[in-house]
Amino acid sequence: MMLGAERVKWTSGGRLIVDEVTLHVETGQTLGLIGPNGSGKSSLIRLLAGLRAPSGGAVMLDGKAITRFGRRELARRVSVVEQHPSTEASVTVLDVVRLGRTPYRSAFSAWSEDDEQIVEEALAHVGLEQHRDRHWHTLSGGERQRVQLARALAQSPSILILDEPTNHLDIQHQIEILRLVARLSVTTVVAIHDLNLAARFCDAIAVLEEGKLVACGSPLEILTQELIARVFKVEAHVAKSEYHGRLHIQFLM
Ligand SMILES: Nc1ncnc2c1ncn2[C@@H]1O[C@H](COP(=O)(O)OP(=O)(O)OP(=O)(O)O)[C@@H](O)[C@H]1O
Repeated sequence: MMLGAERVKWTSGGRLIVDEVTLHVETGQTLGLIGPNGSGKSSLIRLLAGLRAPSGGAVMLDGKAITRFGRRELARRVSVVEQHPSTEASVTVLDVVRLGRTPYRSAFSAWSEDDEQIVEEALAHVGLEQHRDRHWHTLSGGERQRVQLARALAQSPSILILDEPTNHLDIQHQIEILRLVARLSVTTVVAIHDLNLAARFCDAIAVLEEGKLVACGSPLEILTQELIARVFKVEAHVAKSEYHGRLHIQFLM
């Protein structure tokens, strides 16, 4: 399934926050969205997920504007994990992950074995099988993030949109979660701050600066010392890692 943005704009309070962004995500690829604080990553993520309508331009899903999909129809195709999901304190891990199956069920349909299996697989993917009966309010920040990812996976999407999915995770879980996302055949857009994780796990990188897309391409093309200095204002040394063959960035400040 093809996801694209065509000259997408979003304004709020008279301010242009996303400024005519055009990009296309190849089917099955993982696109990393990087940029300094306030550059518009979360705003663009919400537009790409269809959570918000653009002020200009269009987000296209397989050639159709995303705003023309019904909610249920869209939820069967696109799942999203936002930075600060609102979740009721009293629900359990299993309740949250089961919510992922909502777009496939009607008021009269019983919970099926397929639903159960998909939920179990999603829990296993994020390593939370043992925590299924825990209540949301007892979970750590990292556990909540993994539950939300499991809920998004249980939605069986063609497109997965993630806003900083690793910011509460320890290094083991950061790597495991991004490796999982990169290996899925699902088309993924992930807003991410850690440039080394972006270099290692993304097929393509899009760079935002003050709401504008300033670069887009393979990590090798995009993550240059010059771009890091210009956009992030940090001097860096960039080289291919002899351990995993992807770029490794050392910051020199
Ligand atoms: N609803 C809103 N109304 C007005 N301004 C907003 C709104 N949402 C975001 N902004 C502003 O738009 C800019 C981009 O915000 P956004 O959260 O998209 O950036 P970001 O790149 O995700 O930032 P960060 O890396 O800090 O998470 C910021 O200056 C922010 O204050």
